[in-house]
Amino acid sequence: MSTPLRLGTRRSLMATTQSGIVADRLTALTGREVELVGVTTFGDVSRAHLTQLGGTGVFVNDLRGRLLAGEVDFAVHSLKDLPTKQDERIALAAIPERDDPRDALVGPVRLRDLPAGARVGTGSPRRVAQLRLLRPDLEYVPIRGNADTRIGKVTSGELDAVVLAAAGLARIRRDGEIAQVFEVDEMLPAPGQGALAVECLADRDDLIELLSAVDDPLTRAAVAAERSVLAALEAGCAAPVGAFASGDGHILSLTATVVDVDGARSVRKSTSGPSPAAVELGRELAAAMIAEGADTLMGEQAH
Ligand SMILES: NCc1[nH]cc(CCC(=O)O)c1CC(=O)O
Repeated sequence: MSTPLRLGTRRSLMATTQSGIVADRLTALTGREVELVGVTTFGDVSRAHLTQLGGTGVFVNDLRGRLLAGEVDFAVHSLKDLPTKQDERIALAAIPERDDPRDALVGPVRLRDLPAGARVGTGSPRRVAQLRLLRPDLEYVPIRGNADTRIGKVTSGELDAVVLAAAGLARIRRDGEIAQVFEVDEMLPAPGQGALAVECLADRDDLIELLSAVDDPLTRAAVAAERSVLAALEAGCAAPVGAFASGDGHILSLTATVVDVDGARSVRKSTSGPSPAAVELGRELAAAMIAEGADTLMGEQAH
């Protein structure tokens, strides 16, 4: 009998749900028991100052600290919240099969049926920029807080609609309130959206081997290409960069966009190539986008 593995998780519903899903899948595939260890991160107690603290990276860093301190054996993050530069002491041991990568509108009607001047909430420059291309006549309101808080602003009438990730809405069981799921060609998701990252210490070879049971190579290749675009553009998670890749294990198709926040100008390019070259594919696409002025579009937003 081996001791249960300790999975460090934030206490929010979204975090405990995604941690629970990975824990159950790991146990089913390997027979190894997993125990969830609830962690209150600095980002959870100082939510009001999250932007000053560097956005969602603060949650990731706090859980990584628990790994380094030996308090937990592994952690599960929303992959899109990971910084593009990996901490060398930490291994990305598995990337499970991705959930729905798309963005979704929560509100009474679809985007095209909202009346002119309707107020749509989103804190993401990427979403605002792409929404402006679709509906320049609406008002986009920056909002913060967890998904429940954001949806609450629609229920209370403060906003007409909000845009959130479909995968996150499903994890907190609020997907019943979705009026529209955007197709990726009208609204490119954030790199890695809908995917999870399973991390442990880089020197724990046996654990990395065990965790690889929940790895999905197709998702790993797709996400590697998407994140490579972001890294090559030297953009952070708040940048107006969308990227989506999918493939069959042999050929990967990748589309990426950079939109200026006014929604007035954008650069968008697609490519495809062999899956094992996912990182190069993303880097080359980013270089082609920069040649068309993508870096000037990002301006001050990029960092
Ligand atoms: N930045 C916050 C965040 N990180 C992951 C998700 C949703 C789940 C996912 O994309 O995997 C969300 C909320 C959102 O963007 O609506």
